[in-house]
Parts: sequence; structure tokens; C-alpha cells
Amino acid sequence: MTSILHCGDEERGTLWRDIFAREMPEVDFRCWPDLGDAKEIRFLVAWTLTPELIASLPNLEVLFSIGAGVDQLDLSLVPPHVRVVRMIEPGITVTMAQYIVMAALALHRDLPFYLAEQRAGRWTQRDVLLCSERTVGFLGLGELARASIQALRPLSFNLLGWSRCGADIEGVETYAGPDGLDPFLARCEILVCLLPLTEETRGILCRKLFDRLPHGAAIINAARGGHLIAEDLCAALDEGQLSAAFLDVASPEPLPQGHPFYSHPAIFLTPHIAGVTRRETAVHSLIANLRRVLAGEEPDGEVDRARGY
Ligand SMILES: O=C(O)C(=O)CO
Repeated sequence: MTSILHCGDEERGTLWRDIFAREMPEVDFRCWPDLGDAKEIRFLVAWTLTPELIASLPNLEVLFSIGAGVDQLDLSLVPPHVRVVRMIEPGITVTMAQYIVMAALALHRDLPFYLAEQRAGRWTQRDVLLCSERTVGFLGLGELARASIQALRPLSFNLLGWSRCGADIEGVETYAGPDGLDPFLARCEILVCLLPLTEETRGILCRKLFDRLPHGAAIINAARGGHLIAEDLCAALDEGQLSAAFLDVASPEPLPQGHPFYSHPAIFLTPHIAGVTRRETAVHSLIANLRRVLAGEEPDGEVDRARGY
């Protein structure tokens, strides 16, 4: 019998085992550490990996990530013939889009400034701009960015996007590759990072990039903490080159007590809750993808292992 192993949250494992028993009884759903006969396990669904886990699965064919990202999985542990698949599921995309809309509106309406004024006991009014007078740019144009763009569109922001290879998205002016980065950045009053974390994108949110944004721009990082150089962000905020930041991710997570992000007046920090894999919906995406693989088709979200996303 074909077997899949779930490694992670016990409650999710139990729920998914019940749903698999009902919807895909031809697949034996097992929960780590109860491997049974490990030679039967062809599929693994996990958020992170350990060397022991991978070493215990000699016949692994496909690794399904529980998240939209795969950088949290140490793929150096995974033999090159094993296929790796990202999670694409409505729970993550909808919650991410909500978060980006919330953060973009909060920055557009100067919430960090008004909160600081409130704390200081001051009553200060600033001019209010229309969304159509504000430009929001997306670094990365994958599923999560596209869902966020779609959610922002009715508000009438000017929308820009940048990605390595470029993309065609209705109502969005897009830029591509290294040559497109500077002209893109020069126009972003609110910059949203939804890039995959790879060796090319690690540390991309750094002083050099901040200096290319318009003076007083704000950033939203809902991708990975590894994209951001923390000291560069604090310096850019303190000097006024950036006005505020919404951060949902950090490096490391959890961020240690006393880290400046916790107390910086221009930083809104949330604990990696922007886009959340929902147990109830993700299991159906996993089942649909497993059916595709078993039918010899391409799964949705297969990662190019050389490229890293
Ligand atoms: O899906 C992911 O990769 C996440 O980071 C979820 O929060």
C-alpha cells in the first residue's frame, strides 16, 4: 500500500489521518514517529526536517512542504531525486492577502505616526492622501503576491511588481531582473517583500535597497526574516529614510527578548502569523496533489531544486 508520513503538529496529523481515511483510503497516512514499515513510505509531508527523519525513509519520492516556502526545510539532507513541492492552499493565500491589505492601509493612513503621537499625548493631524495617490510595490510575484495584489486592487493603489523573470499581471506595472530593480524601487512608497528566500534574495532588504526607495517610504516583510538586515532597517528608520515597517517574520524566530524590533516605535511586529496554513483546507490541496503524482502528473507548486523555489 502507498504510504505518506506526516511529521509535525500532532493535532493536525490526527485530523489529516481521519480525512485521508475517508477521502483517500488507498493511501496509508502515518504520523511520525509511528513509521510502521518505513520502506513503504514514498511521500513525506513536513514543515522542517531532521537528518534522522530523512535517513529513516529509504524510498522517499516526494517531499510536500506544509508551508508556502521551502527554505525552512534543509534540502541538503534530501537526496537529489526526491521531488519537493510547496503548499499552495486557500488558507495561506487568503490570510496573507488580508495581512498585506491591513499593513498597506495602516501605512498609507500613517498608523505608526498616529500611534506614536497618541503615546506622547499629542493631537497632530497630517494630510490624508487617497490610495490612488500612493504606490505599493511587490518584490516577488508568486501566488501570495498575486492574491495580495488582487485584494488591494479595489482600493485603487498604484500597483507595481518586480520579479526575477517578470510577470504579466492585469493592472500592475511590472519590472524584471537586476536592471528593473532600481527603477522599480525608486517608485515604491510602500514596498512589500514576498520573495522566496534563496541565496540570491538573502539580505536583499538592506541599506543599499532602502536608499533606493523614495525618502520616507515604508516596508512590509511577510516573507522570511533572512531577507532583512535588522541593523540596516533600524538605521534607515532612525535616519528617516524609511518611515515605518510592518514585519511578520524575523531571524531567528522567535526573536530573543530585548531585540530592538520589539520596542522600536516605527516597527509593527507580528509573530509569523500573516499567511497561515489552515489544516482544514491544506489537507485537500495535499490530497489533490498526491492524486496528481499518483496519476503521473505534475503536482502544483513543484520546486525547481536548482533554483530553490
Ligand atoms: O507557508 C509558509 O511558508 C509560512 O511561512 C507560513 O507562515
